[in-house]
Amino acid sequence: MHINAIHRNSDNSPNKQAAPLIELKDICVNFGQKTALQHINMAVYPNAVTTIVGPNGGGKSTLLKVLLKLIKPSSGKIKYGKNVRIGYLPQKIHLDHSFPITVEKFLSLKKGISQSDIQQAIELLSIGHLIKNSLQKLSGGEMQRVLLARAILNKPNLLVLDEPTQGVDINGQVELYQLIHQTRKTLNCAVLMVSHDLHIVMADTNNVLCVNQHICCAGSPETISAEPAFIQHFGDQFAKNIAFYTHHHNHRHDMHGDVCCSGQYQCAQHNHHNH
Ligand SMILES: Nc1ncnc2c1ncn2[C@@H]1O[C@H](COP(=O)(O)OP(=O)(O)OP(=O)(O)O)[C@@H](O)[C@H]1O
Repeated sequence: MHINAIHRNSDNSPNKQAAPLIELKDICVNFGQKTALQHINMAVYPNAVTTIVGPNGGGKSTLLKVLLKLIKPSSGKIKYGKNVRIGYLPQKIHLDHSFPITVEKFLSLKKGISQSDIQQAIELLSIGHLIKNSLQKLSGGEMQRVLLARAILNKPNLLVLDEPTQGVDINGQVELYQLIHQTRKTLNCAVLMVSHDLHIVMADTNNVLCVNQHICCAGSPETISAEPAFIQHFGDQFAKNIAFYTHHHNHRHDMHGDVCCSGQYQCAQHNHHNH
């Protein structure tokens, strides 16, 4: 069975006026004899936060790369909406350690970006104190913030993040997701991310997409945790965790997908006793 994952904004309620930013139609990817993705149908809508989960080697990064047109699918179609601007934070970057480069220089390498855009990204990601530092000497958390700053230089309306907290310690992870949340609100953009940090991201996710070569299930965090296909693929405990993390942040999202009454990012002091 192939599941179609159509992602809506605002608390998963369909917004029929919003045209999708990107649609994938019946996408298959083979690497030689190896099948990475089969019959993927999905759409990403403005302002929606979509989290892709799935086992290692399940095709999550490949799916992002197809969507970004970095990998040509073996079959299927990709349709871009009008004026789609994408910011991408890849899973890995390769640094040349024989050519030290400062953060400031690194951010200025992107073509067609104004000084004020660079300044805004530096402020949004709170990396002003790092700009004279060598990129090669940054900590894991500092590096991810710089890469996120680079990803938003073009003021994207879709931010694509592939495991954004790679190499970041637990305190840094919460901080980084807070920055992502704040950045999304400031730019008013959609987020499509691969993440294993369910305990942090689920409360702020509109849609979960479970990928294991095909889309085995898709929907809101609350509904997905009860899906037999999800439990079969990811195990009972994983599903219970999703239910737990969403239940404990039982809030609503406004029309832009923002948390409008409470949320772990916005309100550390939030009182959970009432729900
Ligand atoms: N360029 C490539 N050439 C050959 N095989 C590839 C290539 N890229 C990915 N694969 C294979 O395709 C499958 C899916 O890989 P992918 O990186 O998309 O998985 P993933 O879900 O992102 O995994 P992880 O969670 O471990 O990062 C894997 O078996 C991987 O080895």
